[in-house]
Amino acid sequence: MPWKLVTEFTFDSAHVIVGYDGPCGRLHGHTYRVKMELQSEKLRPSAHVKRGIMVADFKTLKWAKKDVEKGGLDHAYLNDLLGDDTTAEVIVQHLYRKTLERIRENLPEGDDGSDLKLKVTLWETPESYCEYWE
Ligand SMILES: Nc1nc2c(c(=O)[nH]1)N=C([C@H](O)[C@H](O)COP(=O)(O)OP(=O)(O)OP(=O)(O)O)CN2
Ligand SMILES: [Zn+2]
Repeated sequence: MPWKLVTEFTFDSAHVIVGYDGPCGRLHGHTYRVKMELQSEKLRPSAHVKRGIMVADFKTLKWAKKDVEKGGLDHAYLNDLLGDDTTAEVIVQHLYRKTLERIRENLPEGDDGSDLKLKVTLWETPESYCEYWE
């Protein structure tokens, strides 16, 4: 894999882990930190440039930092989007799936993106994080 695109960002959101017997079972918030790592065998065009010079546009990987009213996860109540089980494990899987969807939507015709490998890391607190890849 000759290229690895990496970007990090944060978003602030509230959640409850429904049924959790402890403080996380009460409404509270986190500044979540996200690291996106996308490996690729080749360079591609993006929505903003027609020449094949990018693994993917950084903008495609950073959608979740947008305000929830603009399609991101910032200032969201995560339970409204994901249901009762808003653990780091569930949120990071959601980030992975939605990001891959966006990457695929931006692929040129005839490109199945089979060389792309995405890994997402989500910090719920500065000390605790969860990684997800397939
Ligand atoms: N495997 C998981 N365990 C816990 C999760 C989770 O998503 N996956 N989430 C929580 C809570 O949401 C909590 O807000 C975060 O927990 P924790 O790391 O314990 O945070 P604290 O900073 O409050 O930790 P202390 O060291 O106890 O102060 C819990 N577990
Ligand atoms: Zn929490």
